[in-house]
Amino acid sequence: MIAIKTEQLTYTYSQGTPFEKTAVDHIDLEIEQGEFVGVIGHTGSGKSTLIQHFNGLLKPSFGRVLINGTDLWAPDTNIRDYRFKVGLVFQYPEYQLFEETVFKDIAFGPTNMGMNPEQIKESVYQACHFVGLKEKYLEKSPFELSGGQKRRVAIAGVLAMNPDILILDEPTAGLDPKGRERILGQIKEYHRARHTTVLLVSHSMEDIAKYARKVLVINQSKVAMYDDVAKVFSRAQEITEMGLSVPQITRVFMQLRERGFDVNESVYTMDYAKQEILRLLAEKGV
Ligand SMILES: Nc1ncnc2c1ncn2[C@@H]1O[C@H](COP(=O)(O)OP(=O)(O)OP(=O)(O)O)[C@@H](O)[C@H]1O
Repeated sequence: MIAIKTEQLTYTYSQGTPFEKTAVDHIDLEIEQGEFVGVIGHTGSGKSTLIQHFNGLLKPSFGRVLINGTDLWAPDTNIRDYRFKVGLVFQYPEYQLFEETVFKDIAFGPTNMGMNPEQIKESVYQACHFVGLKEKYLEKSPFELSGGQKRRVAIAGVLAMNPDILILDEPTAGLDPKGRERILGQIKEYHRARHTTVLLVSHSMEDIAKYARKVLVINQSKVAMYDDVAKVFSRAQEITEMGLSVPQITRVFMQLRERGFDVNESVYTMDYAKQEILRLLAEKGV
């Protein structure tokens, strides 16, 4: 099933003024249900503008957005439903925490959805479990927590709505390496357990390589590539020309190939690299 489909999707800011800017330009895209997609692109390429169409925060200037086959802006579509079905985690989402307890903050979405108190409680506890937040924090003020914990509360608030599609815009920005790995690991676990479609916008090619199965490359308001991680990173030259990079380990393996070593050119994670090196050593009888 196709979870997200766009047809000629176009969005122009400040249309008809001297500041007019087309940030999404006639994009046709199909993302399968249950896919884990890394979204990459140069600053200002249009990633945030694109993803804000998927839960109806932005209305296309032209073209259509279909979620699970439903045109979001058709006259009989209730757009509000899609604000819950498609969970959007913004950059620095902890700035949007405002309730007096962590519990109330996470419960905000489920309450608005009209869940009953029992369902709300269950959703909040489940969401806490997924983001690795201990229950003892639920009665604290979100403002007493560390930066990493606040981020988890904010993400839990979106997971508690049990979205079909989860979209995260740089969810680990500003966190230390351990905090980054924890949050991304938990998102991966959520994806595995729920088969939710996940879109992860990131400037870290290492993170994309480690967690995503497909990569969507946005360049100058258009889709430049949408393919499996290995295929995208094997087009290193094109990626570099767009002002992006490939994972460091991919660059190392490309250099090995240039120097005549018979290694796979699309190695993109450390685990894969280890396997390739062991294979090469075995071939050489080392
Ligand atoms: N509210 C706005 N009004 C006018 N122009 C905007 C607005 N928001 C974004 N833009 C412009 O639209 C283009 C795409 O911006 P967008 O934020 O979608 O890019 P991005 O790829 O998400 O960038 P980043 O990686 O920096 O978050 C940029 O040229 C940006 O300046």
